[in-house]
Amino acid sequence: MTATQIKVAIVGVTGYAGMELLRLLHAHPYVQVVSVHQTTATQETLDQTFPHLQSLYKITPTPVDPVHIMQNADLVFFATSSGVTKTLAAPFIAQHFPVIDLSGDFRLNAKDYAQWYHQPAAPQALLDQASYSLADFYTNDKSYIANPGCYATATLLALAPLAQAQLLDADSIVIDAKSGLSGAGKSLTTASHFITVNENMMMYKPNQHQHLPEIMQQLQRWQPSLAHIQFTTSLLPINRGIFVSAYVKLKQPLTPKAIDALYHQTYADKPFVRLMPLDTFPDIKQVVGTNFTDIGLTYNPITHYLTIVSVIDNMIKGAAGQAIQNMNHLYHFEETTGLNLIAQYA
Ligand SMILES: NC(=O)C1=CN([C@@H]2O[C@H](COP(=O)(O)OP(=O)(O)OC[C@H]3O[C@@H](n4cnc5c(N)ncnc54)[C@H](OP(=O)(O)O)[C@@H]3O)[C@@H](O)[C@H]2O)C=CC1
Ligand SMILES: CC(=O)N[C@@H](CCC(=O)OP(=O)(O)O)C(=O)O
Repeated sequence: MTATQIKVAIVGVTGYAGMELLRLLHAHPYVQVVSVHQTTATQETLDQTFPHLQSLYKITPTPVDPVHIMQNADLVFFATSSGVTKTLAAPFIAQHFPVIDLSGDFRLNAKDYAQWYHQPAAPQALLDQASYSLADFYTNDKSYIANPGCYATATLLALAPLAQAQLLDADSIVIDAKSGLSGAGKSLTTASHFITVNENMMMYKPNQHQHLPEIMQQLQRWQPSLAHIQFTTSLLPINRGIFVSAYVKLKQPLTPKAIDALYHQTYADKPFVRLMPLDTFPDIKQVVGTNFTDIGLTYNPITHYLTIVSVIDNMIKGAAGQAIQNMNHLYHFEETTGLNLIAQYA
């Protein structure tokens, strides 16, 4: 059966994640990008502003007009900064128009959002219409999809097999996550200057990161007895990639082979999760440019800690790629459509 072609709009196309969506959707056989949007009006076509798009996208970005988008497209992606969709989503939600939102605005309940994003949340009536969708465990039944955050994706996929089997020891979950600079978006800050980031590494937002409640929310859906995790984030001097080291104890003793088997069982039918042989670990470069999450683990029989490493490309699996994976599910396309990517080796 040939899948129908769908028409999509991208809001936030001039940002890092929006531009990555445009790049990946260009190769998607069932998608046509019909409009792109940025904050302000411009006379320039996309390929005039962005030379790498020369001859590919002679389309002019416009400010968001929900009526126009809904008349011309079948689906809209929002790759906008946090705080934008909570004010722009209402007309789309009122019409049950499909939205995939890459921002954090619809991932959390109102109380957690206000606490962790330091701004008021979207109205409850709108939040009720959104579904958080970790694409590898897609169960969404709503037209508004809240695409997961980058750190949350890598962390949740590292812990999913154990949490789903109720095996995590609640008091011993330590997550040390590191990201490349593209995760911070295109706006320049003192912390993102080349001189500050290059040949350097720094921890930021320890115990304060907005993905902490997002991770807890999903972990508790799998293993309700969990109450807290220790979560830190650091900046790496690379463009793309997330490296998560998770250190956990289990509620009951399992042999390394049994743990490995559990991971294989959980991810047997998940095309975007790849497992390393036991006691070996993935590196960031093997997933950069792809929608894969690569996971490795090892067990320490002295401390009884299990170390799990997971790596993703923050721009693809952590944002645009996962959004397309969610779109593929929503439209019943093959999950991997448009996402058959191999990392650059050298
Ligand atoms: N970068 C990453 O690795 C990841 C990002 N995300 C999330 O995805 C979203 C986008 O991230 P990123 O691309 O890094 O951010 P950027 O800061 O690079 O881009 C933000 C984009 O949003 C646009 N925008 C802001 N306000 C409006 C508005 N009112 N109307 C239309 N467009 C608007 C900006 O347009 P303009 O050109 O006019 O400024 C810009 O294109 C964020 O919510 C981020 O948290 C999630 C996972 C990973
Ligand atoms: C390196 C870096 O700065 N990363 C960003 C990730 C932001 C993000 O993805 O924001 P959402 O909350 O919308 O998911 C950060 O740590 O805040």
